[in-house]
Amino acid sequence: MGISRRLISRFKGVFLVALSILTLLSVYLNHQRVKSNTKVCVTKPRINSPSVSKSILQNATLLKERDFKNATPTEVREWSRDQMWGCYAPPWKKRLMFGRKLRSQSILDRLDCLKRVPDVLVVGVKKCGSQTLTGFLDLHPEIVGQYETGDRYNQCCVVSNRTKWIQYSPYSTPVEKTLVDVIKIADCVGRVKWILEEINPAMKFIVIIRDPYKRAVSDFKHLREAEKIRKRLLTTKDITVIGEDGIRRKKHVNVYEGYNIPRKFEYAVLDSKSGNISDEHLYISKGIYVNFVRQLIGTVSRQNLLVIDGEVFAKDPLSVVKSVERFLGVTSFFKREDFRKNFKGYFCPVIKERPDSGCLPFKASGHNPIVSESLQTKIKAFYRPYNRELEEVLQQTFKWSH
Ligand SMILES: Nc1ncnc2c1ncn2[C@@H]1O[C@H](COP(=O)(O)OS(=O)(=O)O)[C@@H](OP(=O)(O)O)[C@H]1O
Repeated sequence: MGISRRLISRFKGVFLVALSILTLLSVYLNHQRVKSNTKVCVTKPRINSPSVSKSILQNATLLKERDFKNATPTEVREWSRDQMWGCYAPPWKKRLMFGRKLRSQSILDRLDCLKRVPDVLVVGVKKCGSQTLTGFLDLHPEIVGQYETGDRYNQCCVVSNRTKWIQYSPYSTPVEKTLVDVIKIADCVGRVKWILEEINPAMKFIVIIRDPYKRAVSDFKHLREAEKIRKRLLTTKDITVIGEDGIRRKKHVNVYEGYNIPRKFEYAVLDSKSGNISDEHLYISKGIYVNFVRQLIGTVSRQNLLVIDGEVFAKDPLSVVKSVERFLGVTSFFKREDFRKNFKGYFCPVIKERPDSGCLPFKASGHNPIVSESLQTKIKAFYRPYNRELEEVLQQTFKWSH
């Protein structure tokens, strides 16, 4: 008794200091909690959104007019781990969709993860940004994206079997939209009718196209660099195809079929005899967008078609992903601070909750070829009538069309 009384009197001061520190800490933490709740409630929460918890909604109704003054609007974002990652496990490094792993079977069962028919096809033309856009959109908790690569390469043009389309699709939860980048479809746009009839009559289409002159330069730069780095592998590629008998076989395909890869850009776009711009070259013909867009618009209803300007996407990706969110009817997710410029001047998504977000993995970059003023003018003049036609068909204007 005597010892404990002596101890208390000896450390009385220390006890008092500790007590006051604890009191101050709890007051501070409480203050922080109130502050963060207020921040979440600044925007109008989406009542239907599964991500908005009940307590946030109750707090929101308690807020008064003055609470909105001086407040910067922020998106309501409270996603659970399951909503954020869906059927795929958080990867150990940046991936942007490559090599992702499925979560455990019990989680897949609980989330009702299944392979489902795609809801959206991204109609990309090479080097217009479709792969980049698909990678960005895949970060959205209600979207699961996939490129048409590997054994799925050219699926949209060659696979005429609904079961296989489902088999090739990524796993998704019932609330996620499945989005597939079908870069080849512009070359086989006649298939869209079949896709609507056999795969999904409500399929949405996102077309992304950019200044055709810049596209041609980028296409050439990419192929030149690629050829320099891995000469054999780049012109041909082994893919695995599943035959009608269900057996997987290796198939050798020429990914760059139809392309010539000369040393100079002018040889890639000019007719060798006349010296005129020639649409015999893929670098040129791929930029005549009106050809496939006209067919697409004749088959797909306008409300199921979104056409994106790739130049706008490169400069302001936020405005583009926002318009996609609205087009697909998914919850607003992306924010301005989610996009940062990298050393090449491109925006990369850097999202706190998605440590796998970031710039696209290094692709063959290199330098743009030197193009003389006169050749540039010639190419732009070649595309002008096609671009005007495109604007008329789409009732949409593009800064690069004139
Ligand atoms: N944020 C961001 N990051 C990287 N790249 C961007 C971005 N926004 C637009 N772009 C443009 O996208 C071009 C590559 O097109 P894709 O994504 O369709 O790639 S590919 O055609 O499948 O190779 C790419 O072409 P290059 O500039 O020649 O590399 C860019 O012009």
